[in-house]
Amino acid sequence: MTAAPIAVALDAPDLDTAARWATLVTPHVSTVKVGLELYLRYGPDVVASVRGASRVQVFLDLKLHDIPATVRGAARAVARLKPSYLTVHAAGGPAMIREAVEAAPATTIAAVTVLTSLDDADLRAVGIEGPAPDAVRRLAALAVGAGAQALVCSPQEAAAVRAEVGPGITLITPGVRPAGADTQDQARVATPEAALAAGADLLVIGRPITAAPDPGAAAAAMAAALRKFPGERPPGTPRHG
Ligand SMILES: O=c1ccn([C@@H]2O[C@H](COP(=O)(O)O)[C@@H](O)[C@H]2O)c(=O)[nH]1
Repeated sequence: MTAAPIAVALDAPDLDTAARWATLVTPHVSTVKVGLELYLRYGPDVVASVRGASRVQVFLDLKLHDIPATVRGAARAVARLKPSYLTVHAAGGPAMIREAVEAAPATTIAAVTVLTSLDDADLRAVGIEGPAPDAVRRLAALAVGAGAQALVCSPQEAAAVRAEVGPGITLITPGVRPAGADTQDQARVATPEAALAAGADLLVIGRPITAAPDPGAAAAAMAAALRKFPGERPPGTPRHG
């Protein structure tokens, strides 16, 4: 049975919990995602801990955003951990994105367009010209032009982004919630099925799985639901390299 194109966000307060979640979900999903909380607390060792002995892909969601030389150094530093994906903020600009791509040639550089926690009012407040779908498409085109091989956007924008950047780019969508689930701090959300239908390649899902009484069973159920979905593609393997 193939693993579902889901990246489980291991946003755990400690390494033991993250490693336990990873062990429970990896039979069912293609990818586990390490974010700032774990990486800042435990550093590079966290990657080996969540990878364990499995073949699961590791997604390093560090959302790098700094001057180009600094991002080059940071991307080079984490490239040796061989993550399948590394995130940078598209708003860091084309020169910064190019440096990340060059510094981590074996890793898919995923550019975050507009955080899925932001709505149109938030964009106005921080001075980004919206509405969100327009800002996302603009940043997506900029990032792909600079060499990003993947984009992070909400499932609500996935179809428009696909139309903008074409078929060769991996679309990664957080902001995924099963129907009726609490959206928590996410503003632009859709169901897993809607995300796939919109053309997403890899669905980032955290709390709906990790806060479940049995994260392994929750991941298995979501994977099974996606398998029934006629639009499902092969597991979210990077489209490049
Ligand atoms: O725009 C973005 C970019 C990254 N994320 C990350 O995805 C997960 C989502 O977790 P949930 O518990 O499913 O809300 C989290 O690690 C974020 O840092 C995002 O949500 N939006």
